[in-house]
Amino acid sequence: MYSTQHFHRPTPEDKSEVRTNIQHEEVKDKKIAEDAILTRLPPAARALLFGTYPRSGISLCRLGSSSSGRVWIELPCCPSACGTLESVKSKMDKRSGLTSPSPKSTDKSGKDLRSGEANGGGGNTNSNSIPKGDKEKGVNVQVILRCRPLSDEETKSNTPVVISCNERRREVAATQIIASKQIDRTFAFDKVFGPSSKQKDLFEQSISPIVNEVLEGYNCTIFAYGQTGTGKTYTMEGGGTRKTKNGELPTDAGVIPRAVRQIFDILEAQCAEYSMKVTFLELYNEEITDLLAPEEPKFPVPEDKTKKPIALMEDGKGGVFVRGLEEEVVYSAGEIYKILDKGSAKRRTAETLLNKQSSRSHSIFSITIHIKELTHEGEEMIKIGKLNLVDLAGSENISRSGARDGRAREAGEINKSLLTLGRVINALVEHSGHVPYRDSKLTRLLRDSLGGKTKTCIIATISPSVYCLEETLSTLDYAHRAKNIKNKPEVNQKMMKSAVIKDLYSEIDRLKHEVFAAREKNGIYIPRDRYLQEEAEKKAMTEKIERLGADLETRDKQLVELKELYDAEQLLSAELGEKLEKTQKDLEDARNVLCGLEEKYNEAKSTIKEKEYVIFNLLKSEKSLVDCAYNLRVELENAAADVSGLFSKIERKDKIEDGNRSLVQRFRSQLTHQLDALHKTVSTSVMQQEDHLKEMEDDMQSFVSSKDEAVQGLRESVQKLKLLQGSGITALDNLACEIDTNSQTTFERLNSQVQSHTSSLEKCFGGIASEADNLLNELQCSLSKQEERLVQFAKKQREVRIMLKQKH
Ligand SMILES: Nc1ncnc2c1ncn2[C@@H]1O[C@H](COP(=O)(O)OP(=O)(O)OP(=O)(O)O)[C@@H](O)[C@H]1O
Repeated sequence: MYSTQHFHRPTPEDKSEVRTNIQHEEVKDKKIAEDAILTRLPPAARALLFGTYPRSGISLCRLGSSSSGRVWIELPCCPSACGTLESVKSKMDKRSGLTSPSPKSTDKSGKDLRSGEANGGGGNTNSNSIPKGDKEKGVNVQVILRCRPLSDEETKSNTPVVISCNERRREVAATQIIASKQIDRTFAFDKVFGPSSKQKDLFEQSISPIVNEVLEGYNCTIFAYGQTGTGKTYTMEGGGTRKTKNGELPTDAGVIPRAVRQIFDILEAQCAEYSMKVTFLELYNEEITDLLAPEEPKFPVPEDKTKKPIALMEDGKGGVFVRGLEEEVVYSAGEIYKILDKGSAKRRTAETLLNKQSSRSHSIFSITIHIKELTHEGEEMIKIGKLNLVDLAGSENISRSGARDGRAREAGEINKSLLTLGRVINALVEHSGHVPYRDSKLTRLLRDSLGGKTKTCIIATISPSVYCLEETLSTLDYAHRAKNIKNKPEVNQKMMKSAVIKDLYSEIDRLKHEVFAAREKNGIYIPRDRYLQEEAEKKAMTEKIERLGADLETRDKQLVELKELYDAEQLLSAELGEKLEKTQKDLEDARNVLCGLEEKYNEAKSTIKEKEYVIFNLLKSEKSLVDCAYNLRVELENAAADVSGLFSKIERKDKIEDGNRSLVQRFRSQLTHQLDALHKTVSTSVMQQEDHLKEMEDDMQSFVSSKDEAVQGLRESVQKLKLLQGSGITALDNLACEIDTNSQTTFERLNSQVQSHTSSLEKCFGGIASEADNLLNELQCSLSKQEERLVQFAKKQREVRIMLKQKH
C-alpha cells in the first residue's frame, strides 16, 4: 500500500501551512523534502513522475499494477528530471511493494478502449445516457426505503412491529394508534426493501446501475439517511468483516465494497486504462477531518486531537473542495477495503441506547475514476466519473437516542447539518429562490448532489419497532419529500489528454520550483514571491488568530458561565432523567396493563356484541312465533266455527234433501197425473178443436153461401135497379120530350112522379143498405165469435204449455 505521509496536497491556500510544517519538522535531507513534495502530488502527477521524462517526445509508462487492473498514463519524457524522479519512484515502489510494470502497447490500449465503448463507454465526447428531455426537465432524486429486521433484543422483548413493506408495490405503511383509532399512513418510494431483504438484492436492484453511470462519466452520490441504529452503516459498509472468501464478498457486504468490486470488475472486463483515487472524510461537529490522513503522534494524545480539522474552500466556480484532503491512488478492490477499514476505525462512534456502535459523525467516501478513451479521430480523451458514498449520522433527537456524557454540542452540530439538509430539501422541493446550502458544511459538500449535476440516490433506513415510530414517520416524511428534488445530471466533460498533461505540467513545474528551492537554498524551499505571499497570508492569519483568541476568551468566559448553567441543568436533567426513567417504566407497566386490559375489554366487547346479537335475534324470533301462534289461534277458531256451521249446514242439507226427495216423489206422481190429465185434455182439446174447426168450416161455408146468395140477390136487385133506372131515364127522356111538347102541368106531374120514383128508389136503396148492414153485422158477429174461440183456444194451449213446462 502507498506510504501515508501526513503531507497534504499543496494548494494555493495551504502554501504557508506546508512551509511551516516542513520547517517545524526540521527537514534536513533534501531527498526527504523531494519525497514530501512528491507524495503531495495528485495521483496523475505522481504517475507522470514515475516514468522517463523527456520533454521532446511522448512515451507510455506504467505507473502501477495490481492483480485487478493496470493504470497507464502517457507521459512526455524529460531526461533531465529522470534521475531524481527515478529515485523517488523506487522509494515509493519499495514502500508500496509494487513491482515495476512492463509497458503496454498503444495499439492494445486503443483496442481495449474501443471495447470499452461497446460496453457503454460511448465514443462521443458528449455522450450522455440520460434522455435529452429528462436532462432539460431534470431527473428526480431516487429514494430507496429500507426497513431493518427486529434485533435479537427486540424480538426477545416481543417489540410490536408497526411497519409493513410492500416491495412489489414499492410502498411502506406505518400503523399508528391515535385516540384508540388505528391510522395507517402509506408512503411510496422508488424502491422498497423489507426486513428480509438481502444486501445483494439492494445493491443489484438499485445501486449497480448507478455504479455503471459513474463509469460512463457521471458524478453520482448515494447517501444513507435515518435514525440511529436503523442500518445506515450496515447498508453502506456492511456488517461484520469485509474479508473475502475465495475472492467472493461476504453476504452482508454493503453498498461500498460491492460498488468497488463492480467498478474493478467492469474496468478489468473492458481492459480499460484508468487511474483511481479515493478520499474519505468525516464531518463531526461542523469540522471536517481526513480519515485517510496519516497519523504520526510523537506522544500519546487524546483521540480527537490527532484529527486535524481541515478547511472547506470555495473553488471559484461555485463548487467547494476540501483543502489538503488526502487522495489515495488505488489499484485494487483490496486496497480500497483496507482504506475503508482504516478510515472507519477512525470514525467517531459511541454507544447509544439505540445502537451499541453508533456513528456520531457524517462520513463521505469518494471514488474518482479517470478512464482513457479514444475518439473516432483517434484522439485520447480522459473520462472522469465520481462516486460519493455518504453515511450520515443518526437523524434522531439526541435525548431519545440516549447519547450520554453530555454530548450536547455533538447533537447540536449533527442536527445543524441534518436540519440544514432538511431545509435545503424543502427549499428545492418548494422551488424557493434561496437554497440555504451555505448554512452547514454537509450541505456545502453535498451541494452538487442536491439540485446539481450529480445523480443522487437516497437510502432511507427505518426500524419496524413501535418505539421508533415517531422517528420512523419523520424519516418517511423527509425521504418522501426528497423524492421531489430534481437534479440535472450531466456527464463530466471529457478532457483531452493533452489538456490533462498541460495541467500536470504546470503542477510539475511548480513543484519542481519548490524542489529546486529546497535543494539550493538551505532551509527555504519555496520561491521567494510565494514566500512573501505566504508571509502576508500568515500575517493576516495571525491577526485573525489574535482576533479569534480574543473571541475565544470572551467565549471561554461565556463557556464558564454556560458550564455552570449547564452543570445546574445537568443536575436538574439528571433528576428529571431519573424521574423520567421511573415514569417511563411506570408508563411502560401501565401501558402493558392497559394493553392487557384493552385486549380483554375488546374481547368482552366483542362477546357482548355477539350475545346481544343472539338475544336480539332470539327476541325477534320469539315475537314472530307469538304473532304466528296468535294468527293460528284465530284461524283455528274460525275453522271450528266454520266446521260447526258446516255440520249444521250438512244437517240442514240432509233434511232438505229428505224433503226434496219426498217432494220429488210427490211431484213425480202429480206430474204423472197431470201428464195423464194433460194428455186427456190435449186429446179432448184436439177433438174440440177439430169440432170447432169443423163448425167453423161449416159456419164459413154457410156464411159464404149465404153471402153468395145475398150478393146474388144484391146483384139481381142492382140489375133490376139498373134496368129500372134505364127505363126511368128513358121514361124521363120521354117525359122531357113530352115536357118539351106538353106544358107546364105535365112538368109538374112528371115532377111528382120523379119525386115518387126518387123516394121509392131511396127506399129501395135503404132496404139494400140495411140488408147489407145486417149481412155485414152477422159476418162481423161470426168473425168475432171465431176470434173469441180462437183466443180461448190459444189461451188454453198457452196454459197447457205453461203447465207442461212447470212439470218438467
Ligand atoms: N438490514 C439489516 N439486516 C440485519 N441487521 C441489520 C440491518 N440493518 C441494521 N442491522 C444491524 O443493526 C445494528 C445497527 O446498525 P447500524 O450501525 O448500521 O445503524 P446506523 O443507522 O448506522 O446507526 P448510527 O446512526 O447510530 O450509526 C447493527 O448491529 C446492524 O448489524
